Amino acid sequence: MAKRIPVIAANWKMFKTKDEALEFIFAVNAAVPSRDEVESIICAPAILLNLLVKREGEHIRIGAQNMHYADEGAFTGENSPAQVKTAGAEYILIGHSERRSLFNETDKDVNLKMHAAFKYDLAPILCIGEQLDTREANKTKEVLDVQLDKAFEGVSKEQALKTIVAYEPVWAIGTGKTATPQMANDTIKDVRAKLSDLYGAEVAAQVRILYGGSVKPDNIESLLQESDIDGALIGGAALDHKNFLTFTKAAKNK
Ligand SMILES: O=C(CO)COP(=O)(O)O
Repeated sequence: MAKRIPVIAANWKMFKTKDEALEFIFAVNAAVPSRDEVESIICAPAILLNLLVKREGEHIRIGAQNMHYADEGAFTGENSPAQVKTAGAEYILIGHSERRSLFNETDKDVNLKMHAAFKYDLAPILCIGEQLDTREANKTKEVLDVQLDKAFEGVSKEQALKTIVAYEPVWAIGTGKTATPQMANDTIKDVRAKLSDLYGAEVAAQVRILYGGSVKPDNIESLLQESDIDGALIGGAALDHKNFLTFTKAAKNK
């Protein structure tokens, strides 16, 4: 079985002006590991995509953070899949917990966006995660299984293989609370088991599954040492280009 190439994805959320984005990309372009060693991705606000795509170095990849699932239409303020694609993005974050909780995105929306991503040849980074009360009630697997069932409804094996899953416990996002590496790995193993139920063991063994939630330079190595954690989706700490490079180097050594 081919090795799973590690992924480091920065989620810039609603941070960085044009000048700050340029400073970042010029700082990391030549310094990240090669694409066949690590997939180094910047998920940027839509308005910065084109700027970054024009300047991305050979080993950097650009993703968007959200899109509408419709081909086009009267949806003021939204971006279509074709707009994201033709801006040059290769990846799309789908179902981030901030989209789910602050913008009322449902599992159905997530599924429609998955299909829109495949239609426009964008690789989905599908975000799933549980709330604190779910974890405390020992219902994490149950909740994640439902999120996965719904997100992957109607998705083929070939499409599933193009998907990156990001497990982000909601209680660990931006809080400074990280799941312990072992806790994250155990949950990610459950996610892989669910993918195996849906698509078979061979597909499940190839899908990259990331951890996200208060990843920092001082915990990235211990997280990546775990068997099933294939990389990280990082918010706050990845706004700093030096940290981003630290994360990509840690992934190269996985
Ligand atoms: O939401 C996240 C990445 O998508 C995680 O954010 P933090 O790394 O800031 O906790």
